[in-house]
Amino acid sequence: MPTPLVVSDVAKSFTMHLRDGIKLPVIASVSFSIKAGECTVLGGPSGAGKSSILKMLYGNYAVDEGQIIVMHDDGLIDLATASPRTVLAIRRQMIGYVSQFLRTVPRVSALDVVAEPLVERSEDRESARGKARALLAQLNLPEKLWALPPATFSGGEQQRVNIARGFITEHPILLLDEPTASLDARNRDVVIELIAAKKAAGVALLGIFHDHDVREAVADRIIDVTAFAPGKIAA
Ligand SMILES: Nc1ncnc2c1ncn2[C@@H]1O[C@H](COP(=O)(O)OP(=O)(O)OP(=O)(O)O)[C@@H](O)[C@H]1O
Repeated sequence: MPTPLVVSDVAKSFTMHLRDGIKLPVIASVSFSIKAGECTVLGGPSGAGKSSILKMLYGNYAVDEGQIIVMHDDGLIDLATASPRTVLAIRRQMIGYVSQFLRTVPRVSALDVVAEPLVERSEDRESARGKARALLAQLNLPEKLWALPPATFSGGEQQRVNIARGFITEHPILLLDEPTASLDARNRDVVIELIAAKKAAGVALLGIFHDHDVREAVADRIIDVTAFAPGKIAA
């Protein structure tokens, strides 16, 4: 599966319904593919549309035009027009997503927040917790926090729980939205190691990294999103 995801001529604008329906075009003619075993990075200044692209690829934002072709169940599916049920199946099997912030669930321990994606995929709970412990230890989350719900954790602690939760599965495609934004240098290095391990396992990664050193360490290719500014003729 060398190219599990191809984006073709995608455009996105936002309609501001509370502002007389003003239409805000964000990106147009977005075309690229990502490859197994590589980390592709979306680059460009703030507001260029990087997060919007990731959110369309995960099915969180609707797509105005174009196709997002994903390998799924030995066939090809256009995520841009797929039914919500198919989008959920693709998320379960094909596409993982690490957002910038953890959505905390009351009363669920950090360990179970991390183990949950595996348990949902029918993995035995104890085996899932074993993998969760290994990841939380690798990410230097103090063991005394593992049994606590992450709601009261610091920003960096919550981000590490979120990273562990995103990296615990074996999705062939992994989307990363600034996974290192709140981390110190030591834990940024751990994330660089985790990304290298995913690449070695043949995962196709697509990420946004504002930290220059992290970007340099992980990127096989940088796509400049300003090339997709609306009104710009794609090269
Ligand atoms: N849900 C939304 N509703 C309205 N406008 C939006 C929405 N999401 C994004 N935008 C607008 O789309 C443009 C691109 O935003 P996006 O978050 O994709 O940029 P970005 O390149 O990821 O920026 P940053 O690096 O600052 O995170 C911005 O002008 C933003 O205001």
